[in-house]
Amino acid sequence: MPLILVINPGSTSTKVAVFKDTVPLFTETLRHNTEELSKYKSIIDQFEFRTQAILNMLKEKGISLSEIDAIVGRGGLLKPIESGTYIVNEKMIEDLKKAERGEHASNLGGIIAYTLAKEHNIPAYIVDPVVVDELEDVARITGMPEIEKSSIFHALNQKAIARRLAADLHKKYEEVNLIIAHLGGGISVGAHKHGRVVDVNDALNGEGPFSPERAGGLPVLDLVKLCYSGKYTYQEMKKKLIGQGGIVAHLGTNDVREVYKKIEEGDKKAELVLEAMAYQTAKEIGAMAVVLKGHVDAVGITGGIAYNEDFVKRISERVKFIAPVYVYPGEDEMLALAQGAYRVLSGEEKAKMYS
Ligand SMILES: Nc1ncnc2c1ncn2[C@@H]1O[C@H](COP(=O)(O)OP(=O)(O)OP(=O)(O)O)[C@@H](O)[C@H]1O
Ligand SMILES: CCCC(=O)O
Repeated sequence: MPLILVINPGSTSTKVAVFKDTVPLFTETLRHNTEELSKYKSIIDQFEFRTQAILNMLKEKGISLSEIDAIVGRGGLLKPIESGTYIVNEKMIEDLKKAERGEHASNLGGIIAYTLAKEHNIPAYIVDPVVVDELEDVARITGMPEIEKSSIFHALNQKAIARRLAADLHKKYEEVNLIIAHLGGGISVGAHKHGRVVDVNDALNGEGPFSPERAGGLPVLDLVKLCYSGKYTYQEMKKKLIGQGGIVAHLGTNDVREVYKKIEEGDKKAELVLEAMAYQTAKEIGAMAVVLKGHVDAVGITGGIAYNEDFVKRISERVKFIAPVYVYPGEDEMLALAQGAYRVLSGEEKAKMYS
């Protein structure tokens, strides 16, 4: 029964778990406050700090790395790749360090897993990174030939929830058509056609609904004008789109629970902005129903915001005509990572090679 160490770096935390097969022994969330993280210029620079935090926690738990059989990390902004479990190799590390497709906390998942695994001569894996790309060709074309649409989304959680929803329908994932909406700091809505995400909004680079921290799709010429207004640098504009856009730009908080407090206190602007986020998310679900030509077995809603019944209701009342709506609050990422590694360790699946 292999012991699997799971590492999932997020923007403000690193989640760490140890699984025996696919049974969790423990999961810990190591929170990193803004002050700690602001010391580092880039995400890659946080490597030592986050690795040490993981090692300290394992020591406290009385777990030695020599007992671990494999390490699996959440994968980052690599080249577009198909879904699955990948062995972490030198080429992947090189690409994660270069961060040519962007900086993302999950870039550290593969790097930390690889470094610790190498010291102990055990394998390191990543599973369903944010760049999983199963788009149909027609979905890639934009109206500007220089710009091709990318598939960047919550692939790990969307795939895990889609499999769970298919099981709840007593079907295999490959037999059903599902629309999955992940509502987190970013929002992604994917059309899962017989086990492949054939279309999804690029949740990082500004497509689809706005979210607690991201601006989402915008009227493009107005955006171009703002870029050339002389008021903002490239880095400042980027922040307005990713990190400081969406709910936080309108209301000064990225926490949807805080938004609900404002609404309870009678804040009408907060109510309108929240309703707009639900409206845009529902509209994206509608678009994915069209991608699937109306053949939709179910809509799944997941992510942190899905804990809020009122928000889910605001979406469901607009989309329930499409298909039954199932709700899976939070995320299944740690289990999905452990399961991905276990499928390879048990011989059920062969690890894919990144090149
Ligand atoms: N019980 C709750 N009710 C309403 N909103 C909640 C609740 N719990 C968390 N949230 C909201 O969920 C959002 C964060 O979701 P989640 O934890 O899935 O995001 P993340 O992991 O930081 O980012 P991402 O999912 O985009 O990778 C925040 O806006 C937070 O306020
Ligand atoms: C879009 C990929 C996951 C995230 O950062 O929200």
